[in-house]
Parts: sequence; C-alpha cells; structure tokens
Amino acid sequence: MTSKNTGNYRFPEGFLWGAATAAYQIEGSSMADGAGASIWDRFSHTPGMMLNGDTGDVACDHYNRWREDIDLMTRLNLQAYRFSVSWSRVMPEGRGRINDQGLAFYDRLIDGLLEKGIEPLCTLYHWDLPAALDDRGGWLNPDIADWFADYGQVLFEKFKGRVKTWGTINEPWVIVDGGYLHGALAPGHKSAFEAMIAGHNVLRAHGAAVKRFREVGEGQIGIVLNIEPKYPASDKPEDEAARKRAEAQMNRWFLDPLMGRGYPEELKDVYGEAYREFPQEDFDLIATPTDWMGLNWYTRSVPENAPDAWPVRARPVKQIQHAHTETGWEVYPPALTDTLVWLHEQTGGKLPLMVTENGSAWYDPPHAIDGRIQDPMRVDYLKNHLKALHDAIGKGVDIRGYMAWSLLDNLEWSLGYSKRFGITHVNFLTQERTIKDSGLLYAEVIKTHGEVL
Ligand SMILES: CO[C@H](O)c1c[n+]2c([nH]1)[C@H](O)[C@@H](O)[C@H](O)[C@H]2CO
Repeated sequence: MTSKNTGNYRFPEGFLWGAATAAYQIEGSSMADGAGASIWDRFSHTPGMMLNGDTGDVACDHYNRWREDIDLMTRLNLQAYRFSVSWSRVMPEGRGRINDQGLAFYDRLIDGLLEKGIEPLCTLYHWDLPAALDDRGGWLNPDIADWFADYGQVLFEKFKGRVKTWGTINEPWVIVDGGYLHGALAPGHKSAFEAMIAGHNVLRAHGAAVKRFREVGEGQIGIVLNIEPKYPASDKPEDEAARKRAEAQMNRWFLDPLMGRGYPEELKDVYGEAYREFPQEDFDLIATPTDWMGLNWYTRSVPENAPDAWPVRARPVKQIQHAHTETGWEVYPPALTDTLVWLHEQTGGKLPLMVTENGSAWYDPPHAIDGRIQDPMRVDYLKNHLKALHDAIGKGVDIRGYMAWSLLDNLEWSLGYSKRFGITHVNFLTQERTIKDSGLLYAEVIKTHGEVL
C-alpha cells in the first residue's frame, strides 16, 4: 500500500508526463505501403547481427495497432507521447519523392493523439536511416545535412500547428559510437576516422534542420542527448584522466559543439590521428540556437584507466554494492540528480530540459499471469528516479517533463526482444498488451502530480 506522503514530491503545475518509443522498435510493417528500407531493415536481416535473429518486421505491430495503443496511453493518464518518424516510410529514397501513404500513418497517429488530449512530441530521427542514403555514404556524406533538413521540412509543414515540440536527432553519441566506431548498431562500421566524420555530419544535419525549422516550422525544437555521468574510480591521477576522457567522449563530444564550444580537447587524445579539425562555419551551423534539450538517462559509470580499452582507454568498474538491470546498468538514482544539475550548468541554465527517456529492463514473463504483470524492480526504479528528478527541480533545474522509456516492451535493437523496458507488457506471440504494475503506478503518479511517490 503506498502511503500518501505530505506531497513533498508534488511536481510543478504544467509538468508534462508521457512515455516514449521509436519507430523501428515498435511499428513493424517497415516496408508496407510504399515505405523504403532503412539501415535497420538491412542490419536486422544480416545474419549474426541480432540476438536470436530478431528483426523489426513485426515488433509491436504498432503500425496496425496504433489506435489500441492510444487507448493504452489514455489508461496510463499520459499527457504526452514521444515517438519518432521513420524517414524511409515518408521518403522511401530518403530524398525527393514523398510516400503519401507513409506520411498518412503519422497524420492519423497525430490526429488520434490530439483527439485524446495527448501532446505529440515528434523525433525526426531515431537511428533508422533510409538504406538508399546509406548507399550514398549516409552520415559520412556531408550532403546529408541538406537531405535531413529537406526531410524535416516535409514534416514541419505537414504537421504545423499540430506538433508543437520537435526533436531533431535522438542520441548522436549512440548513432556514432554504435554505428561507426564499434559497429554494434547499424550500419555496423568500425572506424575512428569514420566516427569523427559521421559525428560531425550528424551535428551539421541537426543545425541545418533547426535553421529550416526557423524558416518553415512552428513551435519548439531541440536535440536529445544521452548523458551517462562518469564518477572517479579512485583518486589516482590516471583514473581521473580516464574519467575525463570517458566524459569527453560520451557526454561532451556532442554537447560542447551544440553549446558553441567546439569539440572537447580530450577528443584529440581519444582519437589521435583520427581526430580532425573542421571549418568554423560548420560549428556556427551546429550551434544554431534551440528551444529545449532532451536528456536520455539510465545510469552512471565509474571508469578506471584501461590502456587496452580502445579508443577511450577507460573501463567501467562494476559497482557491486548496487542492483543492476537486465542490461547490466547500475541502479543509482542520485546520479540522475547530479546529471541534471550538470547539464543545467553546461547549458548555462538557459535551455529548458526534458527527461526524454528513463527506464529499466528487468525480467518479465512472456505472458500475463492472472491478467497481471508484477514488476517490483521496475516500480522501485521508477519511484526512485522520479524522486531524484524532483530533487533536481528543487535545486533549480528547469525540467519541463518526463517521458518513461518505454510505453511498450519493444525491439531493443541488436538485443532483440530479450530486454523488456515497457511499462506495458507485450506478449509477442499474441500482441496482447498488459499494463504492468509499474504502468499502474505511473498512471497514479500522473494523476496525483507525483504526490503518490
Ligand atoms: C546508452 O543508453 C542510452 O541512453 C539509451 C538507452 N536507450 C536508448 N538510448 C534509445 O534511445 C532507445 O531506443 C533504447 O531502447 C533505450 C534502452 O536501451
């Protein structure tokens, strides 16, 4: 029984409560109705790339079940829904031709959300690059900045007045570190030289889209970054140097240029001969002012010096004193407070922030038992991270909302369906949805503005 506290976790009026997903992880039917292939269609159908050979061909069948899922959102009391658009559903070749049927899916979805009083938060890009653009070099081709701005313009104009809050790119760091440096994610490249170039073009594309939005769009636009705070493993100088390299490579590589500071100095040490300079006009474009910033936050890490750990030469020390999720991430809520305070400082306190993803993967059964999914670990994670978020607000950080990751159990990229992050359970044999105990708690948090915590 959750005792009603003195409301000391009541969130500010107007705080926006929602949940998040991404196109390739939930939609399925990725080639339906004239859609073009994405790099994830290719990657997931490449033998050996996906755990258990899982693909996004069906996923949560959201492409067909979107009405049912909007009803689910209303049962969860959601005020907002963060989703991404599949670029190749809308523009099969990534540029030029528009696929009206693909655009119509998002048109119906957005109208359905608005009819239920749920605010649509639209992410232009959540990792599923059109395969046809990858054939032209993808993020390695500097022309992609214009391709991306042209794609953004299609959505800005189509959904003007209905979508008020836009995200350009979800997590530049994961796109580049996963897709171009280590190769664990699509398109599966492994090159520090490519990583520097791809990272720069991702940032340029963001800037070009923001500029285009200022010309044709309406509302607020920002970018979504993953930040994983790095805590010192010891007071040894070599461990602090490792911590700084890890912080620069994950948390500041993209943040600093967006804030007009250029790349962090430590990147030269991390990438060595692969590091390169770029013209100032690029950095001016990258730092085009935005209206808000999204933070995707899951955990912290405690890196120690590790000369063999290419290219950052740092390795996390497992914090065995705390619980770890199914993805091996330490549960340490105070680090969320620290990150929000740090980000507030790094952005000069001028950019409203939103926690655009936060959640945890735990074992859940493949189907509901007596109509219920009990997920006490996820309930605990949710409660304690919302309290940590509230602590950050109490420290003066301007946080406008929280989007739980995720609305649904879904395709966890190359880990397939093995990791369940949903506050709603999906039986992938029947597509039956069951709101988990964590979802029931979240609905109550929203209803009580946090006082139930
Ligand atoms: C490395 O953690 C990142 O912040 C991160 C975690 N996650 C993400 N980014 C992605 O935005 C989602 O698509 C993932 O499903 C989700 C769960 O893994």
